[in-house]
Amino acid sequence: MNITVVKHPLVQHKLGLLREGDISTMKFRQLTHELARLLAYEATRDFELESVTIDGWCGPIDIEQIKGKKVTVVPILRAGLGMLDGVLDLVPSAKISVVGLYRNEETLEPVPYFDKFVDSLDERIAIVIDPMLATGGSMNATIELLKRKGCKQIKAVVMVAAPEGVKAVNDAHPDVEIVTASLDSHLNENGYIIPGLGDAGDKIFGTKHA
Ligand SMILES: O=P(O)(O)OC[C@H]1O[C@H](OP(=O)(O)OP(=O)(O)O)[C@H](O)[C@@H]1O
Ligand SMILES: O=c1cc[nH]c(=O)[nH]1
Ligand SMILES: [Mg+2]
Repeated sequence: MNITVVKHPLVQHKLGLLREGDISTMKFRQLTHELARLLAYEATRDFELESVTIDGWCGPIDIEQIKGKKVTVVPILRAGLGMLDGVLDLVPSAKISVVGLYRNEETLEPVPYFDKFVDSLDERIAIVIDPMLATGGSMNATIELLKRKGCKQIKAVVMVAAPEGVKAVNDAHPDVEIVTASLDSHLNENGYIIPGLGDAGDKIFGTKHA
């Protein structure tokens, strides 16, 4: 399976706090931001470095720099927006592509309603962000859009993944690494991740009802 579950204590601690049943919008949003930053740190661990010589304070010095890597961060609307600033904290020069999808509540199929991609996708690594990987339908639809536009290097960064979604993404796109804070137990009959976080979009945007 092409998945990395980040076991760092800070990641696990923040994920645990996110699972609180009656968490406030403010706290959920803040923790999502912090967790996204930590997951982005892990997702960028294999970026290649190259040695360059710069003028240091005491003369020329060889330093390491990330090798010509262009990045596009791809939030899946809405909930992915909650992770965007955390990822940009670490990759501030990244360009942003946006994919709008919602999941039909009956069929669980992704319904596309918006997309806007940056140019030169064939030269970029795409970091797709969405708090929840449930059936995998939304992530696979996004990966397919990116590949159709020529993108060759894609990572999926999610806070919580269900085994069903991981299998769906791994089967369709074995080249795409999934980076997550947790591989949870299963999906319930409504396609929600158990134990999961509930509806992440509603919790980030404050649209949750009871
Ligand atoms: O793996 P899947 O089965 O496709 O489910 C996961 C998707 O569902 C949620 O979005 P939702 O449809 O609730 O939209 P929202 O972000 O606008 O709330 C979530 O943020 C993912 O995008
Ligand atoms: O558990 C889930 C599944 C889909 N979307 C969510 O926000 N949560
Ligand atoms: Mg939602």
